[in-house]
Amino acid sequence: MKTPPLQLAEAQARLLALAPSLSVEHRAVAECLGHYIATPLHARRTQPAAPLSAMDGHAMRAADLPGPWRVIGESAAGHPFGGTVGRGEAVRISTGAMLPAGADMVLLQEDSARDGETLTLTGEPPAPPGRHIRPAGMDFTADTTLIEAGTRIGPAQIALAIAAGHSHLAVRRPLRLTVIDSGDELVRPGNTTRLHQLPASNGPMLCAMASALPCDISHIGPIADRIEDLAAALDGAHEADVVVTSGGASVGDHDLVRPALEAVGAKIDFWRVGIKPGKPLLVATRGNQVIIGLPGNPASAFVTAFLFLLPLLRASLGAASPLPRTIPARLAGPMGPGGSRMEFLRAHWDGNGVTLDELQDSGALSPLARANALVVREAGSERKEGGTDVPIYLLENGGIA
Ligand SMILES: Nc1nc2c(c(=O)[nH]1)N[C@H]1C(S)=C(S)[C@@H](COP(=O)(O)OP(=O)(O)OC[C@H]3O[C@@H](n4cnc5c(N)ncnc54)[C@H](O)[C@@H]3O)O[C@H]1N2
Ligand code: MOO
Repeated sequence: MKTPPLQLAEAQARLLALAPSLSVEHRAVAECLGHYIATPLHARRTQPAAPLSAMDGHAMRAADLPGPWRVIGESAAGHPFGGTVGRGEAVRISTGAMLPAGADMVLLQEDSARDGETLTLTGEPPAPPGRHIRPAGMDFTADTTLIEAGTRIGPAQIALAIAAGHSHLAVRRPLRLTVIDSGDELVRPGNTTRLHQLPASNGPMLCAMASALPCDISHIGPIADRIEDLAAALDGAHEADVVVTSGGASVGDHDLVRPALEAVGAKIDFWRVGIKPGKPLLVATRGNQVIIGLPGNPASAFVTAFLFLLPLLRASLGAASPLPRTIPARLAGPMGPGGSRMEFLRAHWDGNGVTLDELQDSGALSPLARANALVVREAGSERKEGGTDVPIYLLENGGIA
């Protein structure tokens, strides 16, 4: 199968079109952190339900300025004043308390003096008079759409959904993700390594990248470079929605992912993308299951997980915008010309400029751990001087989705 590599956008579109669709379930709001809401969220109530005071002071009629007033009662948060404020009357009011009927102004405590039941103006009245009043529906009104379908649920969305009167939200069921490490040179993390060996670090890295998404993750391996062993691992993962392997995706005699996929009846959708690192990326399907074969080099595995695996997981989980987005950033120094593939250079952005790491070998992990950004260098692009804007992907939280 020697077709030319796909371009990034085409490969991403092909992969996302395969995203397994997961059933929708209803989950307690507080347990929805990191999920994507499956249906638009409508407000079940109006907030504030009634006009509230935004400050501590006294409520009265603006028409009665400049006072004085006679204080006839109190409105505290959770304890509204039962009566109506009439001419020359005021009600003591606290922040968050309901504005009493008849009142249309809150005079700050600092701008008044109280002597028994008598209140006098000592400072400036509010301008306009309703300045310290939060009108009913200021935040939202019943039946309006508050959150669009496909939005990620974060702390603010949890608070908003609860404030809007919801106890449960419609979200996709957790995605079953199986991560497989394979290679004869790999040993379990923490075990002794001989000269020809190294610890299997890709699997734990990939699990960590997916950890903030609602996924049930199982990690298999490291397993040996044998078609039967890899096929057995793939068979064992038949219930997963998405399976991800790393290594063995290239053209060497021991690159067994493709034959193993064929052995378990998976259908290869595409292989190879014109990106660096990450060219040997492979995508296959088995029924509704999507299998992604990432290249083994650690930086290649990271970059392809960032550009392909995480978007696939987000799309399956119902994200409206599953792909990462670039932002422009100023190069701190010059950047050489682009090569034959689109590149994703490990870099550090300090909030002002972006500096490329000197070590860009896809086998190196230390630059990845130093990086908080990937600089995009287009294939065939010209050398760029320091001060030029380039597109970067920010690796927020180290690349966790
Ligand atoms: N003749 C060619 N050789 C290579 C090509 C090519 O087009 N022609 N492509 C190169 C590119 S680009 C990449 S990327 C690598 C990727 O190859 P594989 O996906 O087959 O990966 P492996 O060869 O199995 O491993 C590469 C490297 O990564 C280490 N590795 C693998 N798995 C893990 C793991 N779970 N944890 C940590 N490290 C891992 C492995 O030990 C190797 O050092 O192929 C080029 N070759
Ligand atoms: O494209 Mo590979 O991923 O150079 O290392």
